Amino acid sequence: MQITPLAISDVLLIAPVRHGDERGWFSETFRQSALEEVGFKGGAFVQDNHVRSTTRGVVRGLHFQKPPHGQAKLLRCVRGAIFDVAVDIRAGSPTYGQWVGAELSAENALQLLVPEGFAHGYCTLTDECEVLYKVTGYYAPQAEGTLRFNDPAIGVDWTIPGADLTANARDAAAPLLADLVSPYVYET
Ligand SMILES: Cc1cn([C@H]2C[C@H](O)[C@@H](COP(=O)(O)OP(=O)(O)O[C@H]3O[C@@H](C)C(=O)[C@@H](O)[C@H]3O)O2)c(=O)[nH]c1=O
Repeated sequence: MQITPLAISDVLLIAPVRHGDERGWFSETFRQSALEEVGFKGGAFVQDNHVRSTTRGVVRGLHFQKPPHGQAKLLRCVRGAIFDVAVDIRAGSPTYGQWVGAELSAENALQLLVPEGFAHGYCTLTDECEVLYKVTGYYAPQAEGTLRFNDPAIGVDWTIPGADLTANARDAAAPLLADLVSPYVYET
């Protein structure tokens, strides 16, 4: 698999190899040693999630879990396409409040590795999207934090018009970056 750092270099874009033959293809979608080789120290993945969103323009995020329940997330889209985003919320980080994103689709098979210390979210670019992801911490609803997906101070370009985006009530009313007291500190 090819692993490429994004503009915020702790966020990794992963391109697994698809070995095609007359039957179809075979692909390793997760390989712990490949992540360790590029310096990933986020720990072991302990939970897998499978999410369906029915329509284009659904936004989920921006979400994170506070320590000690932080999660790194390894995401891929196995039906349709999403635009997947990570926002740096590590206090003291030179890229605090900045975001990176990538289109993940069933067709391109790309994956995004979002480390702890980032808020994460995605919007669906097609109807009938299914997303699979692994996380390094168990779900802990009492530790959930949210940030407003359309906060101008963050300025995520979701790649489709804002008028086409819909979020649930929790996400639509999430706090702004200016009101965030981040539980994460940047470590060099
Ligand atoms: C996240 C999660 C939710 N749930 C339950 C709670 C609720 O009844 C239902 C839907 O939960 P949510 O509304 O939080 O689902 P969703 O908005 O899809 O939440 C997810 O969004 C993306 C962007 C992330 O980064 C994830 O970490 C997670 O926060 O599923 C679990 O049982 N386990 C989990 O790990």
